[in-house]
Amino acid sequence: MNGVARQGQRSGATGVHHQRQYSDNFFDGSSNGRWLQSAGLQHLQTSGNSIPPLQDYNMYGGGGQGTRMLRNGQRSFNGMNEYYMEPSTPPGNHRASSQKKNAEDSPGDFSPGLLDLHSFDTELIPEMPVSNVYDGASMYQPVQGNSFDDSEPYISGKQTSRARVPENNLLKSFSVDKEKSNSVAKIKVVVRKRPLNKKELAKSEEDIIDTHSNSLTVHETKLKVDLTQYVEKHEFVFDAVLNEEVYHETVEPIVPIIFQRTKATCFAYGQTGSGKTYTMKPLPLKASRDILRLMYHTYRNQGFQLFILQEVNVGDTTDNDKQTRIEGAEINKSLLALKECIRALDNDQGHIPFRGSKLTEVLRDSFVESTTIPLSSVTTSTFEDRTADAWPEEDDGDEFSPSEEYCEQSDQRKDIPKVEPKVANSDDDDLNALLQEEEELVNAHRKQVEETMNIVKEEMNLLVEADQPGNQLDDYNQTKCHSISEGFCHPSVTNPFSSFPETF
Ligand SMILES: Nc1ncnc2c1ncn2[C@@H]1O[C@H](COP(=O)(O)OP(=O)(O)OP(=O)(O)O)[C@@H](O)[C@H]1O
Repeated sequence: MNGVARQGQRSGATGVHHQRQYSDNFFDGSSNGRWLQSAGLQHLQTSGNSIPPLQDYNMYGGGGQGTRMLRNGQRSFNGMNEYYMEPSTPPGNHRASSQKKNAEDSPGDFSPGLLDLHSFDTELIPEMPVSNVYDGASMYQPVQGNSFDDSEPYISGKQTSRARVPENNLLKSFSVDKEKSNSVAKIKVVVRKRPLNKKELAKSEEDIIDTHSNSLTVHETKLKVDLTQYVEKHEFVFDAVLNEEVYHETVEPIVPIIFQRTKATCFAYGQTGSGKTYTMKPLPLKASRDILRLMYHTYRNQGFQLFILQEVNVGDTTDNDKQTRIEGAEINKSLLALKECIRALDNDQGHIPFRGSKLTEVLRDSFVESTTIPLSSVTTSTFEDRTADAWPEEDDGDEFSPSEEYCEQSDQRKDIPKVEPKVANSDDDDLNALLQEEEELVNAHRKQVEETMNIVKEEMNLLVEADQPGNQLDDYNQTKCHSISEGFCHPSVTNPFSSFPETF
C-alpha cells in the first residue's frame, strides 16, 4: 500500500487527527535561511526579513475535501512503520500578513514567470471548486486582459468577482485576497492499495485489507496466549482510497494553483514494493500536459515561463557484472575489517580481529611489527589474534590452553613468550595455505631474478672483456655495456661485477 501525502500521522483505529500545529519560530530571521535553502533560494537570503519565509510544503489542495494537518507520530501498520513529521507551517493569517508586507515593500521582487517564487505563497491556497477547474470551458478559456486576477477562473466566487486591479497593485491585491480567503492549509492524504501480485497469489496469500471510499480496514491475525488465533481489525481513514484515478484526484486539482505563485508538492511514501513508483511514474507527464495547456490557453501572454530540470546520466553501478559486484563487496568487507583492526589497535585492545578478512590477515604482520612493536603489548596482540578467534572451538586444549587469568590480565601478557598456537580450524588452514603460496611465489620470483642476473653478468663479462685494449668493440656494444653497468653499479666501482650479490 502506498500513500500520497504531506506530513502527518494517522493512528490506527482512531483515524485522522484534525489538529493544526505550527512552529512560531518559523518567522524567526534565522529560520528564513533554512527555508530558503530548502527551496534552493539561498541567494535570496541576504534580503533578510524583506523576503518572506519559504517552506518546503507538500500538499494536495483543492477538491473541497477534508483538509488536514496531522500530528507527529508513528504507527505500526501491517508490519511496517510510517513516520510523519511535524509540519512547520505558520498560521495562515500570520502568513498572509507576511506576504502582504513583502508585496508592499518590494513588489518588483516577484517575477511572475519564476515557478520557484511561487513558494512564497505556499500554504494559503484559496478555495477552489474543483468541479469547475477542469471543465473544459472554464479551464482553457482564453484570458481577457493581462491582470493576474483576471486569469483566475478557478478561484471561488468570492475571488473571481474581484474587480480588475492595476498591474502594479497585483501582488498587494493578491495578498489581501489571501487574507480574506479561507486560509486553511490544504493537505490531501490518499492511499492506494496494491493488489496481490502473482507471487502472492501463487502462494494463496490472503488479502488482509478491505477498502472503502475513504477508509480501509486491515485484518491482523494475532495469537492469544493459548495460541488460538484471532483477527484484530484496524480502520484507517484517509481523504480518499484510490486506484487508477490518482492523478485526477490529487495532482490535477493543484496544477492551476502554481499559477497563483503557490508551491505544490506531491510525494508518495510506503514500504518497499508497495507501489510508489508504479503510482508516481505517470504523474509528471500528465501534470506537464495540463501545465502546458494552462500556459498556452488560460495564462497565455501572462509572462509565465516554464522551467524544467535537466536530467544527468549517472554512472550506475548496477550495470556491473556479478564478478565485479562480488569483488566490490569483498573490498568493502575487507575495508570494514581493516577499520575494525585499526580501531582495536588504537584502543589498545588485546584482541585484534585480523581474521576478519584476507586483507587484514595479510597485513597482520605489518601491523604487529610496525604498530605494536613499540608497545609493550606486542606479544599480546600477536598472540591474541592467533588464538582468540579460535578459542570457542579449541576445547581440546592439549597443546595450548590459555587460562582466564591470562586473558584478563593484559599487563602480564607481555611477559609470556610468543606462542604459536595449534592450527585448529579451517581459517588457520586457509592462512597457512596462503602463507605457503606466498612463500612459493617469493621463491619463484627470487629464482627468476637470480637467473636474469646471471645472464646479465655473463653478458657484461663478455662486453668488458671485449672492451680491453686491443679488443675491438663497436659503438653499439659500448653503449650497451655502459648503460648496463651504470644501471647496476656505483660509478666508483672499478669492477662493476664484484659488487653483485650472490643471492638476492
Ligand atoms: N496498483 C498496482 N497495480 C498493479 N501492480 C502494481 C500496483 N502497484 C504496484 N504494482 C507492482 O508492484 C511492484 C512493486 O511496485 P513498485 O516498484 O512501484 O514499488 P515501490 O513502492 O516503488 O518499491 P520500492 O520502494 O522498493 O522502490 C511492481 O512490479 C509494480 O508493477
